[in-house]
Amino acid sequence: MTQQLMTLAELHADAVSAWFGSHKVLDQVSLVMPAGRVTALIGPSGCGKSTFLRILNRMHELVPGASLAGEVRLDGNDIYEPQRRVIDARRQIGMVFQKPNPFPAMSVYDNVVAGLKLTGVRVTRRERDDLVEECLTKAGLWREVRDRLRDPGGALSGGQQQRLCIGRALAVRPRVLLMDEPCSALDPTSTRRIEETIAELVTEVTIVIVTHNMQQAARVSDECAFFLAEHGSPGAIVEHGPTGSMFDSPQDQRTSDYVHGRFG
Ligand SMILES: Nc1ncnc2c1ncn2[C@@H]1O[C@H](COP(=O)(O)OP(=O)(O)OP(=O)(O)O)[C@@H](O)[C@H]1O
Repeated sequence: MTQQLMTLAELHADAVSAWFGSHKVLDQVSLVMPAGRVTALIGPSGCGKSTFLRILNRMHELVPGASLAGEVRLDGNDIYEPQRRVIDARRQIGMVFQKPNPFPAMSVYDNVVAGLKLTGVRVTRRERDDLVEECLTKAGLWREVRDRLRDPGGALSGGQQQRLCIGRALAVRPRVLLMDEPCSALDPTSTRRIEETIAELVTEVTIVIVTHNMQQAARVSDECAFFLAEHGSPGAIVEHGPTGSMFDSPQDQRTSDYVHGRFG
């Protein structure tokens, strides 16, 4: 696979609403997630952050009874257009989950290239070797595992497994990486390592991260969107903007209360 020089991509959600059965959980959420930036989604439990994230790469529709309205555009192209294949959206917009989920019995090497087959990308052996090194380097894991490439993915530490999952996500060359609380199962050192990796990756992939950790949002993100579902109403964005302003001079009292730990 030749190195593709991709421009950075902007992701744009427009009036996104979501339901599980008849239960509406998101109402008219619009958000621009700028190219080459880290956007953090923050807010109390149950306000719809993960649902919104899963709508951004067409995973919400995997849940039986789930539905949605609105548009999601990647560089202007609606990922929900009927003629677009679901797999294309998921290849271009990758996801890293809360709990590291490498294939535990599969080798570190095979974990990285696992997504290629699924997305129909064919590569030579030599290209595969180069790709594994490149993606593990970008994920900040290469130096730790270059002599353990044949070990099972499940033999790595939790933090290493999460970086392996980042490497696996990068191997199909996504334009956006979605991260759903990627550090919540990790110790502080591994968390710091992932945060460094995020800072390095954002020069080539747009990142959207859900986090409950306000210090983390402040450290890693350029922009923040504060979600809230008040009094049983569906989740909506109260306020969004540059992270510095959201923390230092929020416009809405509820944002101020949340980012300063007064509720949630
Ligand atoms: N598979 C599902 N089936 C039915 N309802 C669901 C499902 N997943 C989420 N919900 C509901 O949708 C709402 C939003 O949930 P979601 O997980 O998106 O919130 P969240 O802000 O990410 O929460 P948390 O921070 O706790 O992960 C909640 O009321 C939740 O109970």
